[in-house]
Amino acid sequence: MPCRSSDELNTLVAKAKKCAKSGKVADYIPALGKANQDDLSIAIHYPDGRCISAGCIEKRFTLQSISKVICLALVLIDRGSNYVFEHVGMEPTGDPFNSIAKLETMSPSKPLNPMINAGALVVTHLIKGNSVEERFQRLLSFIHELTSDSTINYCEEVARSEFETAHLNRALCYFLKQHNIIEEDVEQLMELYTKQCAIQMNVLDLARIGLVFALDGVDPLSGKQIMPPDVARICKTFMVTCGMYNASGEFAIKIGIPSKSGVSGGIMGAVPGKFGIGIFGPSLDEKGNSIAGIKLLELLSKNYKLSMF
Ligand SMILES: NC(=O)CC[C@H](N)C(=O)O
Repeated sequence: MPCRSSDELNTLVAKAKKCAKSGKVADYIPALGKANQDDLSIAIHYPDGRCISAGCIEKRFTLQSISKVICLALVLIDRGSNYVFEHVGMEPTGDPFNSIAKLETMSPSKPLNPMINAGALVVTHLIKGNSVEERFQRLLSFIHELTSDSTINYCEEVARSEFETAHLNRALCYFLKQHNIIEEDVEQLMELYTKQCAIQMNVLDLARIGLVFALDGVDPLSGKQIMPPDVARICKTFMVTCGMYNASGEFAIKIGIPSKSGVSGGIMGAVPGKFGIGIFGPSLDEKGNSIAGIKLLELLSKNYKLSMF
């Protein structure tokens, strides 16, 4: 029986919040350094339209790496899986999300999966459209469809802050370009990628997107099939194998919920067939995952037996 009341969630948030002190907010993107380390919020969206929540649920945060799985869904819809997987692999790396190491040792040097930065840059490169603006709008309108909220946009300050400091991501792009995996101008791709990562929403919106993945691509409120079941299945599989970076194995054992995190402290969870979860807790552990967010998911998974395994 899943958690049904916001009171129960409030108790779990209070418990999980204690470990926020032992983490740190990301500051390699300078604008993210302004986040409040003690924030922790959660929303759970059920197929019948009910939503329970706890914490600062109205606060908006940028998606960062959570955008990678949404962008992957879009590109799989627009280009088909055969084409996409000619450009990016399906295997976890066991390395940090921004590592360049495997790109050099793998042959051919296509990125191992779409959840590491190198792979995500390739997927963003594949968004269809004739200009950065057109491609960004394609992604944004997909997000509007997923959330039923057409006011969602990106945070200019965070996008600019990352654009000005993303030296490592630029290095990944140049490597990919040298090896003919991407063709476009690096600055152009960086503009699109940093805008994508800076798309902002609150935990309610995020839980709603998680719900669509959980229900094999169907939005239960409109009854619309937003993505083919196969696309939702591929995305959820990546969430299990690489959604929590190089902590995905331990996360699968301890929690067992397909999830994707971002360095702003967001986590999107999709409990297959049941509900969507949105979490925001900007204090991160050493691998870049929300430390209190993971604790909260662990409590939820144990209390309500949510592991899919
Ligand atoms: N892990 C993340 O959330 C990384 C996203 C961030 N925009 C980056 O590319 O570094």
